[in-house]
Amino acid sequence: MLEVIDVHKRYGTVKANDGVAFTVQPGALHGLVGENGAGKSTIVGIVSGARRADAGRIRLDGVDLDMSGPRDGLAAGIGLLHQDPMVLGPMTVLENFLLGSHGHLSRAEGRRQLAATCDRLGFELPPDAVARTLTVGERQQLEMARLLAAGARVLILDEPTTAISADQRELLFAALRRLADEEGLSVVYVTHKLEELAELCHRVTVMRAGRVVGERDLPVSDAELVELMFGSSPELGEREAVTVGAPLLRLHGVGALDGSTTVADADLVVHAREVVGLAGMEGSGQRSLLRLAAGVLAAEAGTIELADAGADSDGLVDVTRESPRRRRAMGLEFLPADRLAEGLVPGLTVAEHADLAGAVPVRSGWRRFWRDDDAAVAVAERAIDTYRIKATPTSTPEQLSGGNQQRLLLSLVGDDVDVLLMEHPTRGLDVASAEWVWDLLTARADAGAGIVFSSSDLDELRRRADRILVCFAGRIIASLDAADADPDTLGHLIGGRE
Ligand SMILES: Nc1ncnc2c1ncn2[C@@H]1O[C@H](COP(=O)(O)OP(=O)(O)OP(=O)(O)O)[C@@H](O)[C@H]1O
Repeated sequence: MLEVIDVHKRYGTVKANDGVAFTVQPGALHGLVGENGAGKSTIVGIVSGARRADAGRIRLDGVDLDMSGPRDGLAAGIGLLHQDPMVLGPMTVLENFLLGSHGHLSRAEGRRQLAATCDRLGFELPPDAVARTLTVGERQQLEMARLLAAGARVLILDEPTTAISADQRELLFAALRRLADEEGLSVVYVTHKLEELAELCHRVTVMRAGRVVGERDLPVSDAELVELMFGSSPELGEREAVTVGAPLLRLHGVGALDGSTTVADADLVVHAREVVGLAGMEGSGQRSLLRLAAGVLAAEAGTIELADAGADSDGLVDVTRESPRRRRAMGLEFLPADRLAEGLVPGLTVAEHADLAGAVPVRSGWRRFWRDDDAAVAVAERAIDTYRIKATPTSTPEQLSGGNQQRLLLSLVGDDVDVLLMEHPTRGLDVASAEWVWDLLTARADAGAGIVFSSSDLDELRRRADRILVCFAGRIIASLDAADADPDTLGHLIGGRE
């Protein structure tokens, strides 16, 4: 049994954990939910030994644990599976697996153990494959195998299904059920997806503002959970039919090579007031299409056009060879999924981000050569207020929770943006924040912007887009009116079946 007892953790003035306490029984599939910034990652970090609590205790089977790093956590039997699996790309599956044993296993013994662990989990991992060639889902399986072989009796998963396919999710859930039911392993499952909670877990702990605000045996209605999480229920919006305006962005016959994805013959038009959703499995081309449109990836064939005041009859000009910066100046903005690696700059403050994004007015005369820190702080304060970011002007992005990083990114998008390209706009966001983001995006579309977004959430695609384009193997294989796109048809198309 895992006991979390009165855990406190402060970051400056923020009480990330403020007396957190809950118990996880052996063999339990235990959910942990709560709004963005509620303190979930902090508490699972502390439970696994990756972060140190200011006060409180973690007990496993009646014994107090004294941990000063994740290795101590795993030695005590607690394994944390990271959202981005920690796998070394150039090494093989087997070598990665052996790393966890700290030299205690021979290669032959490691090979046997890897096979046995995969068997136990229902995974198929080729031991001699180079880890770099694995999908995110397979890397996750490898890390899970390593944690279990190292003796984890409690397995903690922090939003594990964000970047894996539907089939891999089924495999993961089957493995977790088997571990819990047959081996009495305890699973702590952190998620924002209430349908996953209902599907997998027996019991749930709900956190808000650093505290546990409720515990329930499942099933529980979504309405009750949402009420617990937020103290009120956000209204869920639906996209209404719109009359679109002039074309703002057009891709015609575009082709490119993007890592292992070959994009071919891509045709895509986005009009004013239109929201276009891109569906598809990871690596099917959605990511490349957005990068091609933004100019971050160069097109090897075809043309890309953007609306421009000085253009001829159809209002579009060829930007195929234009830089991302030039396209941005023409009113196009791209927000990538990996907020910390590509969207924001770790180490720079919120105020410096505002400055970098060009949101701070430039002074006149010789003073323009100096940064105007006061003005940047004032702009940052306004953004924090408008976008309800849990941060101060001096916070850096790595100190913010996932949801607040996305708010910060959105706050940097100028008012004059005509075409907004977004990758997984609500990935990692809680229900209320996701709703809030879509209110904002819909308002932009209503005001005349065109939006293209990719998502792995079929519900999000159906509810938010006007039109859904399905990508498969680098091609756009279908274009559907979102109102007519039922989940089964969409699921089939995404899998490459007609
Ligand atoms: N390293 C850090 N430095 C400063 N503040 C931090 C740090 N890590 C977390 N925080 C703050 O602690 C609070 C709790 O964050 P935590 O990441 O635990 O929330 P969460 O529930 O996991 O959120 P999300 O669902 O958005 O991932 C947030 O206000 C966050 O800004």
